[in-house]
Parts: sequence; C-alpha cells; structure tokens
Amino acid sequence: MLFFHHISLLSCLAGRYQLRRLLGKWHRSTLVFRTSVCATHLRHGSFAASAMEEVLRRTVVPLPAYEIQGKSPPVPESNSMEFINFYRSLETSQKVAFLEKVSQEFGVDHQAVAELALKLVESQKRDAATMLQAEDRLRYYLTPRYLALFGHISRVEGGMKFLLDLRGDVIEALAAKATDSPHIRGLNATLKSMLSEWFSVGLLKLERITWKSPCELLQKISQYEAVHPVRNWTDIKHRVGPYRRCYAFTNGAMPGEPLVFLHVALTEEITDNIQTIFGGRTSQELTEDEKKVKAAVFYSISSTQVGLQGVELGNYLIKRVVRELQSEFPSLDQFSSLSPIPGFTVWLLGLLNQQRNDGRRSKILMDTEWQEIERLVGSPAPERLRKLLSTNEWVHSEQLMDILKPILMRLCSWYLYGEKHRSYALNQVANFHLQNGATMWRLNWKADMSPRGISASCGMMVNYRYFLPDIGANSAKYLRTKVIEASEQILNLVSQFQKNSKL
Ligand SMILES: CC(=O)SCCNC(=O)CCNC(=O)[C@H](O)C(C)(C)COP(=O)(O)OP(=O)(O)OC[C@H]1O[C@@H](n2cnc3c(N)ncnc32)[C@H](O)[C@@H]1OP(=O)(O)O
Repeated sequence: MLFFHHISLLSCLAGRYQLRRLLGKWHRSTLVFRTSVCATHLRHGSFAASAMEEVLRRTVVPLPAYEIQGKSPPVPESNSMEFINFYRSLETSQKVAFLEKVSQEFGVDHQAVAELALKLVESQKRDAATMLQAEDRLRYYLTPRYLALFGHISRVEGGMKFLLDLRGDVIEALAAKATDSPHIRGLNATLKSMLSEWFSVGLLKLERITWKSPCELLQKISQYEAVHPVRNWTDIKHRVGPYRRCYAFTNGAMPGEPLVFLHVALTEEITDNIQTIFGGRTSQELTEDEKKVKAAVFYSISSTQVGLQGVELGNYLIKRVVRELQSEFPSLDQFSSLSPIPGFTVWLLGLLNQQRNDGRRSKILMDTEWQEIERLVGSPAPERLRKLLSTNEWVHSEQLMDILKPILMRLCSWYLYGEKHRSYALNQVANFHLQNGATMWRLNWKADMSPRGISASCGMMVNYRYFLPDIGANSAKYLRTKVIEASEQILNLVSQFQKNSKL
C-alpha cells in the first residue's frame, strides 16, 4: 500500500504523463525483475520446466474462440518483452528445450483439430455454406498459438531482429541435430512463412553501398562477407570504387542492417579469374568509361541472417541489380557470376582415399596419366599426389600443373554437373545459381590462386551465366526436372570424365 501511496502523491505533483512514465518504468522494472528471477532460477542449474511454463503461460495467450476472433483485447507489449528477455537469458541447450516446449504445448490444439476434421467430413453431406463454415473453422484452429505471439513480437522495437535470430537458432539446432522434434520443424515453417511475408521484396529497399555510405554499413559489409574475406579498408574501398558496384537489401524494421548484399565488377568481358577483379588498377581506370562496361560479373553474394534461409533473397537481389545496372548502362548485355566451387578438393581427396582403401589404384585417372604423374612425383603416385593436393604443394610445379589441368578440369566439371544431393546439384553454390535460372557456363583454370581458392577447389572457379531471356524457363526446368543447363565446354568436359574416369 505504501508504494501506491507514493504513486498517488506523485501523481498530484507530476501529472498523469509522469505517472504513466513512472508506472511504465515500474512495469518494465518488474518485468525485468520477473525475467531475471526466472533466468536466475534457470542459471543456477535448478533449471525447471516450471520456469518456462510460467513465462509461456503469461506470454503465449490462448487462441481466442473462433466466434470472437479479432475481437479479443490487445495483448500488452510487456508479453513480448518478457518472452524476448527470458529467451535471451537462456543458455543454448535451454533454448532448444524452450523451443520444443513452445512448439509442442503452445502450438496447434490437435484434439480440437481432430474433432473439427470429423465435423468437416460430416458437413460435406450438408449445404455448401455449412461446409465452407466448417472449413473456415478448421483453418482457424490449425493456427498455432505461438503465431499470434510472433506477430506481436514483430511489432515491438527490435522484435523483427529477435525473430530472425530465433529462427537462426532453430535452423542451427536442426542442422546440429540438437533436436528432431517434428513440432520444432512446424514452428520453423511457420516462422519462415511469416518472415517471407515481412521480408518480401516489395517491402525491401535496394541500397547501393559506396565509399560515402555510413562507416558502420561498410564495416558490416566487410564483416559479413562470406566469399572473399575483406583484408583491410583499402580492399573494401576498391570493392565499392570505379567499375565496381555493391548493392544490399535492407528492411525498415532493421535499419542499417544489410540483409543480403552483392558485389559486381563492371568489365569489358566476362572475367575468368578473381585476380583480375582484385588486382590493382591503372590511373585511367579510376574514372569509369561507360563504353568499357560490357559485362557485369557478380563475384560475391552473401546473406547475413541465418534466419532468412530459404527466403531466397539472393535470387531477388541478383534480378533487381540486373535491372538497376541495365538502367545505368543501357549497352550492358552480359551478366554472369564468377563463383567459388567450395567442396571440390575435399570431394576429390575423399575419392582418392576411398579408392586406396579399396586396395585398387584409383580409376578416376587413366593408367597413362598415373604413369606421367609417377615420372614426376615418384612412386606410389596416388599417395604422393594425395599429399601434394592436400597441402597445396602441387601448384609449385608448373610441369605437374600442366599434367593435372585436363584431369582436374574434367573431375571438377563432373563434381559440379554430375554429383547430386536429392537429385539437385550437390554443390550448394551451383544449386543456388541453377535455381535462379543461370547456365553452368565456363569452368576456369587458375581462377583463384589464393591459398583459400586452391584449398577449396584446386584454384578453379566457374561462371554461371545469366542469359536473361532464358532464366525463367531454365529455373522452372531445373526445379521440375533437375536437368542442369550447361554450356558446350562443360558438357565436353563431362563426357571426357565419363570416357576416361571411373568412380
Ligand atoms: C558469386 C557467387 O556465386 S558467391 C557464392 C555464393 N555465396 C556464398 O556461398 C556465401 C554463403 N551463402 C550465402 O550467403 C547464401 O546461402 C546465398 C546468398 C548463397 C543464398 O542465400 P538466399 O538467397 O537467402 O538463399 P536460400 O537460403 O533461400 O537458399 C537458396 C539456395 O542457396 C544455396 N545455399 C544455401 N546455403 C548456402 C551456403 N551456406 N553457401 C552456399 N550456398 C548456399 C542452396 O543451394 C539453397 O538452395 P536450397 O535451399 O534448395 O538448398
């Protein structure tokens, strides 16, 4: 009572506004106090489902009855803040347990759905209005309770970023097999669908990043870069300088946060190696000459939010940037990636090891090729070659590189074109561009001779070419039939593999 006495005294002095501010502060402080009590409870090892139960009971309101949907009182913002604060106070393993609880006990009322499904079957013997009513009622009760909570959270400050991070946790927990709960998969699908709407392209802003962009944004672009690590400020200045473009999608709910960004080199022809793109430039090249811009080469694209996985922002960004560049350079008509081939060297070494374990000489090279290698590296050639490949030492011998070039080119073309995961391209980068409708266009030797490039794919890179009139049909064909659109060079290399190598 004493506390409220002070409040009433204060309200005379400070007026209603101050009262509201004081109560707001008090409310938030009790909220933080309550959450910290729960978290303390959890942190001290006396981790109990009851603490989660208590928070969830308070923050995940029951689904309003069908008859009063949309008419129930607004849920206080404090519910969202309590859920956010509590979740953030949990350890990783506790987060998985918490999400399992949310998805299983605060999702769909399965009993109610089963009963309504039976009523729907019954209703099909009745008139259309009754059947449609039954369908609508069933549709409503198929809504998980936590969907409304996520909707409320998306409207509080920082809530969108919280939901992205929460889905990132779910994706990582599923990938790490920390859970195999089908309910969590359902929660992931619900969140993905909500995020796909909130981050639909129409709600995103395309921003061109230049040297004049805010320092913080340039810093984030450098930190999030997932393909060619940024070495220093000179490097990032080069990447946004003349004959270069960098574009990002941003969302008003997360200002200053690039969701996905694309680096483009503007060149006279489609570049076949990354050294040219990162190499120094002559003084003439410090100002752009539009007549020299004939090709746009996408040499890096990075998504920054794990939580947006599956929302395909990269595809939309590439298409949007193509339009942007076409309006800036009307004569521009060649669009291609210059892409890394992560996983090829590991795949090749795995093959060589496996064929050694089978006690037979690897058949991925012809006998004559083994003999040629043996003359250079000594015997046993497979052992020697495996060691040279796994330590990158093979690139120090021009002679050995010349012998290995046709072999590695045909093996790599098969890795990209022939190796599959669920019938789609095994290589994720290939799958990404092929899904977008690109053509597997050119495999390039000595394309990335950095240690990273040699370790990843024996120094090779690939151009996925975007023939604009064909990308719609190519994408549909690939997604439907898994057939890869490839150039004559790739298909010739693949047929050389099929003729000369045995897996
Ligand atoms: C110029 C270039 O080609 S650079 C090489 C591509 N960039 C990278 O590898 C950096 C790391 N990867 C990423 O940042 C993102 O995965 C991107 C930008 C490639 C794709 O992101 P989004 O557009 O959001 O795509 P989304 O998450 O919907 O996945 C689409 C496809 O991208 C591919 N992909 C997904 N994760 C990765 C990853 N970590 N690395 C590479 N490709 C990936 C998959 O093939 C995926 O198809 P799937 O969902 O059927 O498996």
